[in-house]
Amino acid sequence: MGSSLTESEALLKLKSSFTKAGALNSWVNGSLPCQGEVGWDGLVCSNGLVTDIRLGGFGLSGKIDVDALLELSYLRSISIMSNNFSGPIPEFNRLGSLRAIYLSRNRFSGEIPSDYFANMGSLKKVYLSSNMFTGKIPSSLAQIPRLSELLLDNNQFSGTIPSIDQPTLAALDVENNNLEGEIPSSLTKFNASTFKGNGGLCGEPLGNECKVAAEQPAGSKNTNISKNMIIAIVVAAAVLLMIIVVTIVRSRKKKRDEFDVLEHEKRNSEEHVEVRVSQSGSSRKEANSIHKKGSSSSRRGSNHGKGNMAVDLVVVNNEKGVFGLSDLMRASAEVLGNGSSGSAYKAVMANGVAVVVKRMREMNALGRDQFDAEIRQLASLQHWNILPPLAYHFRKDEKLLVYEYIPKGSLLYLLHGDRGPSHAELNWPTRLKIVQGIAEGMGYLHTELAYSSIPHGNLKSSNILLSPDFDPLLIDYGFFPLINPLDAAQALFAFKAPEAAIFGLISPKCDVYSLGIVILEILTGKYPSQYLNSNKGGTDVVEWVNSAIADHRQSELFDPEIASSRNSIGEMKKLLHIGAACTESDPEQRLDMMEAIRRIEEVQVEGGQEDRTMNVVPSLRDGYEDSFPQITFEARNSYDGLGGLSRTRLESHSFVSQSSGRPSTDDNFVFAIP
Ligand SMILES: Nc1ncnc2c1ncn2[C@@H]1O[C@H](COP(=O)(O)OP(=O)(O)OP(=O)(O)O)[C@@H](O)[C@H]1O
Repeated sequence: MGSSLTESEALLKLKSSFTKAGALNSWVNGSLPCQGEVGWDGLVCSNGLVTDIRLGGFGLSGKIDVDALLELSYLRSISIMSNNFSGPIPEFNRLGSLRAIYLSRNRFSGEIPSDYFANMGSLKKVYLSSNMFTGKIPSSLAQIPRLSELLLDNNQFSGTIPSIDQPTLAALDVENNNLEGEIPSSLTKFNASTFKGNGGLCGEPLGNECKVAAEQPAGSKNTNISKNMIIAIVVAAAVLLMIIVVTIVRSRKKKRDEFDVLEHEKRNSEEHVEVRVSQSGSSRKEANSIHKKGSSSSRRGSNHGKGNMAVDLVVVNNEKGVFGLSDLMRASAEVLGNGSSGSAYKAVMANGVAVVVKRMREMNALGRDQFDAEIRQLASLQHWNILPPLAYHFRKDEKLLVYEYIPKGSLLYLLHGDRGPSHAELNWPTRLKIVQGIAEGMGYLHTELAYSSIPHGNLKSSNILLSPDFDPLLIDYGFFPLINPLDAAQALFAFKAPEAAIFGLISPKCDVYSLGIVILEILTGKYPSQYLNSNKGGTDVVEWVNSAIADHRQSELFDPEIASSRNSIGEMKKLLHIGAACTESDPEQRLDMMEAIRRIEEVQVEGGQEDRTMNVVPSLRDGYEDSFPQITFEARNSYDGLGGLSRTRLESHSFVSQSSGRPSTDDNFVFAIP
């Protein structure tokens, strides 16, 4: 059928294929599906177009009109989890560009054709858990090049597990089916819980040996052995070849001049130094040193669009103007640091604009076009707590990302670095404001990048910059699809969540764990050992906080620099419990992002009331008997940030002693705040 429907017509057609669709009452003619706050429920949009359908738990049943879905050209994922759909698997395989299908917890049944996934080359996540699928696990799953999460548990799949050997596969669950035979060697990295509940399965993860060899007819064992030997020889040869190639490439690379600013470390950062970039594209063999002085504007505009991408910067956000590599090359540069995913340099261009250039080591997961699309998507995000990239440079073996330089630096630096004036300003209200800003930014990312299993992926205090007013700005978000899958665990902090570190299970809850670590870091003022790979140094903030909470020693945990703000202890404790709930080792028990955000938003309101209650008693001593209920009292205003006293006159508000009889100085008072 032709592509003739508008998005809203297509979605209404989809809705009409459902039999129970009461939860979709925002889907009506006359309104637009993607319109900020008032858009239709269950949709994620980008630039006014539907990218993801999220109808989990909407109580839906009936049919799913895939023809209607075909009209949504930008659709990347569909979730209909936890509904009442039944019958055979819908023909989502006609939507070849989907990245994720989430069908878990419905009543789908029957066999899935073995070639069902053959034309779904963009898929990354397949969730079919807790349905009633039967027959073999479709072998075409092995053809999805970048499959990363495959959940088939709690169905009735039978037969052997096909050899799914994509190195990208980070999460797998086939438990509670009727599978049999040997677990393919490519899947032995997963543990027993992945496979349990399948009587006939055997192999290393389950700790039971397969007896297949003994039952094989004579001769087949030899064939297997020789087959294995051939595979081993081929693999060894391939590894050897790779080592040789890598060695040659590395030694050549050393000789070539690259974005070589290392010398700057020895020099004065103010000095004007030459930054050289090797040229890619057609004349890549020769290093191209550009050090001719000239007007930076001479190249302006040349880097816009894809035309000059091979050798120049692609500006994806021109808020700071348009600039090219030549402008960076002539800039005075300074090394900022060398993180787990690359190194960062500050470059001040001739026009005075200061930027940070990040050289990303492990960002080779995508080809040029996909990389371009991903970065543009990240750059299109707009939120006051997000710092989007300005430009990128793409070469096969190196990527550069350019950001606006933020002078105040990172939260990491302010908390643990020098004790300059900005550090002194990190009082409690400022810290709470920072946490709330981080939460807002995370909420935004989890909505806008909801299709990603870890929308931020690298939240830690060095990736939180601070505006002059201490508003947090999140950076290095959304990198998960860009990073080489095998390096992701090393490069991204979200992989430190216990379930990711131990079982390779990644989900948005990994970001919640990272948020929890930042919260505990802000409250305790300690550098978390979780940031270190070596396990040496830092404080295991999760362990420390949990044991102090268990022993009712919470007050000892707070950074001495904020602990003196005694009338805010209630707020701090509240936030501490949120931090602890975000760092729960079991992801099922851990807060989810939206709940964490909601609770963070509430810290101040409830904590504030508590403060006022605590401070009202001393001033009641001055003759409350006469003036009650017209009482003047002093309350420490926890919002002014200075711990100062503010006089408030309580006139007509209700005032209740929590003990019976006359108010006394031992009482707690609860009263309404105007
Ligand atoms: N736009 C920026 N403005 C100011 N400082 C920045 C900016 N971007 C990064 N930085 C700082 O530069 C330093 C080095 O950053 P880099 O990203 O290389 O390391 P990292 O954040 O420690 O680790 P990772 O590579 O995992 O993100 C960090 O302290 C970071 O806070």
